[in-house]
Amino acid sequence: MAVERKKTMTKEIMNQAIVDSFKKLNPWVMIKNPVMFVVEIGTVITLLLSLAPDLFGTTEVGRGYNIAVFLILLFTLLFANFAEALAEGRGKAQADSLRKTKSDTMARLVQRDGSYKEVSSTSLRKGDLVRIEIGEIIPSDGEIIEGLASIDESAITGESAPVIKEAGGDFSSVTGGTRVASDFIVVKVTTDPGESFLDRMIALVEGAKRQKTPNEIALTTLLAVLTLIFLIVIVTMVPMAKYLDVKLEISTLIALLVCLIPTTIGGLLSAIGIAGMDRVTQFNVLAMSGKAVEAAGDIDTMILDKTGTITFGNRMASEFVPVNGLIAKDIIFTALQASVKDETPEGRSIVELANKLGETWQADSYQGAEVVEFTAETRMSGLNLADGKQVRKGAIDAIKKYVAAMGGKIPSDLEAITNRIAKAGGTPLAVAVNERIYGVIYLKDTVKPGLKERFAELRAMGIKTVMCTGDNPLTAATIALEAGVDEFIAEAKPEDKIAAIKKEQQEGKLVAMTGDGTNDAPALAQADVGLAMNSGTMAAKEAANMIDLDSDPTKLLSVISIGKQLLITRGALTTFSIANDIAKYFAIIPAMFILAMPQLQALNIMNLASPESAILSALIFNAIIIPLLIPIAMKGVKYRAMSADKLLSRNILLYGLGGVVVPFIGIKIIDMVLHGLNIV
Ligand SMILES: Nc1ncnc2c1ncn2[C@@H]1O[C@H](COP(=O)(O)OP(=O)(O)OP(=O)(O)O)[C@@H](O)[C@H]1O
Ligand SMILES: [K+]
Ligand SMILES: [Mg+2]
Repeated sequence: MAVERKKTMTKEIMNQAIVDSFKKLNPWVMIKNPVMFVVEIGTVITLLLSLAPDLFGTTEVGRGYNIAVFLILLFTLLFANFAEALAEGRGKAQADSLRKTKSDTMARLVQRDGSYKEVSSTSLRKGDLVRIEIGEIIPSDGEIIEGLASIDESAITGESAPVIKEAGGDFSSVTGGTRVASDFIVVKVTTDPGESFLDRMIALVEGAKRQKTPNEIALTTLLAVLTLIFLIVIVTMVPMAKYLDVKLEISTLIALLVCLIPTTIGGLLSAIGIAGMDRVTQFNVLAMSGKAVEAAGDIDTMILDKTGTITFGNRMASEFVPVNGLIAKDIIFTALQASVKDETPEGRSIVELANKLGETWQADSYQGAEVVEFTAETRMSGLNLADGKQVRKGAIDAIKKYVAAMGGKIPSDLEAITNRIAKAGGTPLAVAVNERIYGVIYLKDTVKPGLKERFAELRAMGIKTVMCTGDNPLTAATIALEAGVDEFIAEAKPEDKIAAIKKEQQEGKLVAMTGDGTNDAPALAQADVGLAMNSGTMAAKEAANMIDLDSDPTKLLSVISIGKQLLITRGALTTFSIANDIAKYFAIIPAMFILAMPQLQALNIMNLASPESAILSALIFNAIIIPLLIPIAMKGVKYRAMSADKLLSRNILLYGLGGVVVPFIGIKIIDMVLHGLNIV
């Protein structure tokens, strides 16, 4: 991961946040947060009262008191704005450094006649072909259509080891802003200017398009309703006080209102959400929305693609096995015929191995042949030769059906051969010419390390893992065991992956899907949380609502924790914020009415120095609790893997009880300080 990304709060971010706290005082910005908007109106009124104390009728309080209330309210606003600005800070800094990557580069446009023309990268459009040589920056997102190169993606992923990208298959997509570290490639541009992966990434980390999540909207509404209720209560106090012949000062009423409305959570709410998204980014995961992150917190089932997700996906031919009565040469030659025109990494590795074993095939011998490209639907590929021969290779069950349809027989030892390969976790591909099966190709792949432990953690959280693969059941079973997933679905076509997700969703479960291939794209879109591997195709990355830049499917585990933590943090701070009111009643109500009703002295359990000191102390506590809680809002409350019930009761105890007790102590201390300094 990039060093830059790990950097926590720098001085620049702090300074910028202070400046932004003032900018965010703009009422048009503030109105999106109803609780703090009410505080802002109160701030303006107390400012006017500071300038002209008699503005709303005669008053008994001095100008100094009004100024004090005004200043504390102003700081309440600034503290809340600071929390939000600070949460935004790291993302903004990261966006700035990404923007530098985006600087305009020259591109070598391939023209119709095959010649090159130097153009600016900003003029590239979908469908343009560009050639990129060693050392050059890739000018736009695209698919490699020619060549194989190692690509330095550190500008985007922070990972310094270059990755191999090649035409065909699931590793053909390249991202604008990354660099070709070896060889050359020809790329077909897939995005228009302004819509590139880097553009989207900048908007994401910057939070430019941040939308409130449904959960956040619900909480904001609740807080607005609470604010309205307190507003009504305070307004009805005015005639009541008149009846009791108590003089209530406007600034005191405003102070009471601000103390009682949920300013703590109101001030920290957006910071909690932004910081949560930022934490996801620190894990090198790009989440398109906060909604997706929160959904991750509630996931029940996780569906994973095998090749390229659970395994590294560089399936390589390692052996050719002839069936009954045939010699090695037959199977090697037919496998080669079936693969010469197959541009997938699997196809190329077959050609390579056949060449290494001394088998070649002249280009002109497939004159007039028709290429049958691999699709996830047919799970076969091959050639229809000019002489009528149909050469195919593919998944065992697909080839079996294919030859059976032509009236062919299944060799008696096919099963034993495929079982041996599958039991070793390899992918067997059968090779056939017309109705005759010649043998099996052994494709080898490697399971990514460390998966078992992390899937065990998911299991402990009650999350079921299901591997969904186009491969045969035996290979699937072996890899499933090795990776430690709970269940697997084999011989799955793209629509089977969607069906598996829909089935879970119909049972009321929230489903996450991880995948890398174009054939995974519909399933990634269907899932509640779709996590695409950055190594995968553009189609997968576009369909998903999260992208893991490190291409690690178990990264979902971190996102799940962050999602849960987000929801818990909001709940905890809301509880704390509302519980705070109890102490404030005890501080302010006696202070307001004590002259008219000396019996209220019984409520003055905090024994505060004077009515004015009581009100100002409560208001000061109300303001400084916001910056004091910023660390919790930013880091999130500690999340431990325990049952939801246990977690809830623990948090209610901690933040509910704490919310009642802490302000009693805090207000008393502030009162003592104010009194000790002779301020009131
Ligand atoms: N180039 C190819 N030519 C012929 N058959 C192939 C080729 N590549 C893969 N296959 C066969 O098709 C099956 C499904 O292909 P693919 O790997 O794309 O599916 P998938 O659903 O993404 O599954 P996976 O979990 O393995 O990624 C493979 O298991 C293999 O048997
Ligand atoms: K409050
Ligand atoms: Mg796949």
